Amino acid sequence: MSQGTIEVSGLRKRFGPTTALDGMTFTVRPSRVTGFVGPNGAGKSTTMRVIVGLDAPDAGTALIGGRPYRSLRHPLTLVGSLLDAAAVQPSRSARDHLLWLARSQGLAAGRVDEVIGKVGLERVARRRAGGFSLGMRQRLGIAAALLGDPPVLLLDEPFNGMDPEGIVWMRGLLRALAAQGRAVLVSSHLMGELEDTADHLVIVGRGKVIADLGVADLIATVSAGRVAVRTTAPPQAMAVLADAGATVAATGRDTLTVSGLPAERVVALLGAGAVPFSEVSAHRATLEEAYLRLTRDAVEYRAEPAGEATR
Ligand SMILES: Nc1ncnc2c1ncn2[C@@H]1O[C@H](COP(=O)(O)OP(=O)(O)OP(=O)(O)O)[C@@H](O)[C@H]1O
Repeated sequence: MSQGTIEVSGLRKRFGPTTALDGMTFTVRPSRVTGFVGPNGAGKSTTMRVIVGLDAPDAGTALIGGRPYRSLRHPLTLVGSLLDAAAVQPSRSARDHLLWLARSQGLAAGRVDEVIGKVGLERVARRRAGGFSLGMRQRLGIAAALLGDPPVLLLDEPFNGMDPEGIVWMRGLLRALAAQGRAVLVSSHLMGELEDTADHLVIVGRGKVIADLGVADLIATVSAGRVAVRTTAPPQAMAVLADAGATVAATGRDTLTVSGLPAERVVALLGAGAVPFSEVSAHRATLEEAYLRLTRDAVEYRAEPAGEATR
């Protein structure tokens, strides 16, 4: 068992009448960014809180390197977490917050300036954290998570409140942390945030896992057999291709997605029909599109057929 593996198994948790976790089971492995994705209320935060011992499950286990979090002697050197970016003493400076955290965990004070540098907070490190924007608090939260140089990172919605530059920075940081061999679990309710970032996805809904798969596999499955066309004459292109038996959808002002015909045949048909086009290529689905198709299929699969419910 690698020190940097998280194993979540059969977690159940109710809050009064609400079932937050309903048999949540998955494994987070080292050297990759695992996206933990699902709509609001799906149970992502509760799962993360259980992993770090902040909530007790009604049933099931969450182990890090084979052990429960609460049994770890120096938890911050094994697991770094960002669970609530607002949880900072507002009157303290960012640097003092990190120094206090380092001291309380027996970590070298020298790490504080290192992590401040890693998250790009050098210029504001001596300012009161209470005046920080949400994006700056997220950076401070990441700095705290990195203090103990842990092989496992749990980040709950780290993209929240980040500006576009911050999002690009966060993606690069997450990739770098995984490239160093760490297991990185990142939750998000917006799939697009994880584009070019996650290697693996654990997709959840209503307290359990809907899909657990590699991003490359997901994109390949959803993209399979589809061809993207760029043309200044979409109606003509659609007509020519549909006549040849293809299914054609307009995906933008001058772009179409074609299924049912290979790319060479699309080129030949457009050429023969004198339809102008500037690009014909294998379609590559975005993560957002792949997610929507996957969750739509999951919903259709689960839905009771019309008319059956009352019988
Ligand atoms: N302390 C609590 N008391 C009562 N209900 C709770 C508590 N914590 C979570 N819940 C409920 O449990 C369910 C799962 O919530 P959770 O926060 O884990 O979901 P999430 O996937 O993280 O969603 P979000 O993206 O909104 O944070 C929700 O219905 C939520 O209202």
